[in-house]
Amino acid sequence: MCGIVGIVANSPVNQTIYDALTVLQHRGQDAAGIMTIDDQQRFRLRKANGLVRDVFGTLHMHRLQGHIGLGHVRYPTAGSSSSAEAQPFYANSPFGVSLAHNGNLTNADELKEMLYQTARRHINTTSDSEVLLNVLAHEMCVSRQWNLTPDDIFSAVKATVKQVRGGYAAVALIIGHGLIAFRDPHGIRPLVLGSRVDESGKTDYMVASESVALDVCGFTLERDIEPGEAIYITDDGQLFSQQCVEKFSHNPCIFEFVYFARPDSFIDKVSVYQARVRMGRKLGQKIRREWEDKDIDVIIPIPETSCDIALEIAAELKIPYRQGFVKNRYIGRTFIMPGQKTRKKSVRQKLNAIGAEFKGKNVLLVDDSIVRGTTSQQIIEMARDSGANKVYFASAAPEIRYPNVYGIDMPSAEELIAHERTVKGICDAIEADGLIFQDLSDLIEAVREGNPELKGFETSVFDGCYITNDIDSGYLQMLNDMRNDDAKADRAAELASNLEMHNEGHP
Ligand SMILES: O=P(O)(O)OC[C@H]1O[C@H](OP(=O)(O)OP(=O)(O)O)[C@H](O)[C@@H]1O
Ligand SMILES: NC(=O)CC[C@H](N)C(=O)O
Ligand SMILES: [Mg+2]
Repeated sequence: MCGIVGIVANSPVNQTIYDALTVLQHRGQDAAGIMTIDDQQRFRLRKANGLVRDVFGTLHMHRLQGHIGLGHVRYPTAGSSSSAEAQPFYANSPFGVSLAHNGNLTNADELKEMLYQTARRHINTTSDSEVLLNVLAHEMCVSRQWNLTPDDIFSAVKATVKQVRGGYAAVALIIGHGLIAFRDPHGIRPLVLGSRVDESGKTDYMVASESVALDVCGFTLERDIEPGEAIYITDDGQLFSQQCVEKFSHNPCIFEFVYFARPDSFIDKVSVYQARVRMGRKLGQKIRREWEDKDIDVIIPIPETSCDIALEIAAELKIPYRQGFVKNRYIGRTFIMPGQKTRKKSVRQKLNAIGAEFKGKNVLLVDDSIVRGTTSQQIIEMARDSGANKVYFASAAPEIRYPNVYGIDMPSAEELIAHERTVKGICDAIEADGLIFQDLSDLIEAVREGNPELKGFETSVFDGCYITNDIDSGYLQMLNDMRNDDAKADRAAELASNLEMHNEGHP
């Protein structure tokens, strides 16, 4: 789940993009990049593997000149984690185009072949985002006009959306023109538009994956980009928008609300924080209905994402809430780290128990979700080592049994702890004394209550129904073979060594 940002302003954008990426860091910890267009109409780029604070030094920031730019934080869902696949990507025609993408294309291989056969375009990496950039660039090249009008831009997006399948929110820059942003026809991945008026009364625009980026950078949230909609902001600040598909529906990824997004963001008018509070309330009610016999002394969240949920469960059940685990604030999110070995080690480095909260007690541990079971297994063991009497476990999301194909790196069903297991089987696997999951209908209601206009959600990891209706067992098998943990580890060394096209320069 990457984070993207794009700005058209009346003053330099480097620092604002940096600040926006810093608050989107929770969406991608592997790589970061910024591209700007300077006053001489040249691209300026810095991208590399690492966290935002490590990738951009003072020298890079000085070089990233210009009043228009975009940025990206990466969590790979396609290709490799090589720095050559860090974003934004660049294509030189028409005029010079750069693109950053959140999501995952499910027909990237076919598109790559099509680009080669019909457009003579070369894709140098295994990234689906480089494919998306080239499809868009190719479609812009078919315009007969020298300069691209807003209509030319929208026609290119329309043609792109027709060919591209999967989940995507993207932002692109075109030299001499401006910034484009667009969202897939199901609105799976989030994208918001904001504005701010500078001291001279001129309007700056920002698009970003989450509204928190707007807040922190002094922009006001205008609205969500609609599913299938594109906006085009010229480099002198005129904004155009157009719906680019005839058939669209609104099915935001429900996992954004469960885990990915920051609680202080709004996605499709729903407060992520309030959605999590409602998840806690509904799960608390289920626990009261189904677990009358369990004598719970204390409710303990597994920091950080589940804290708001656990607090509400405690309020619902009138049982004390205690922060029984201390989180090391210098360790990032473990679920989005590459490789099971790293993830496992990081849980222990990140969380440590406060013995007094466990000794002799029946504890209910609460997490937002159980994916591979990496966190829950270790945390239950830590609770027992700290002297807990009984260790119960509650998950605010239902059982995750199916792979994700739209931008969350869950490619392999076999790696999911709930795959082909009953609740009892999962409970045994994580060695809990009791395990309870939120019902999918309750999760959906918890989010929908924030915006009753939302009729559906992308819920495939829970029910195996893929909203784009084009995912078959062959594709899932290919995804599994390409991207399971062992396959990724095998390919990592090879890809890292031969794809370094861009020059990172001095650190
Ligand atoms: O079953 P698993 O495979 O372990 O995945 C689920 C866990 O991973 C996430 O936490 P993470 O540490 O990524 O981030 P957080 O600090 O925001 O909770 C999520 O909140 C769960 O705790
Ligand atoms: N998590 C994402 O949005 C990933 C974007 C893109 N598929 C990549 O791997 O770089
Ligand atoms: Mg967590």
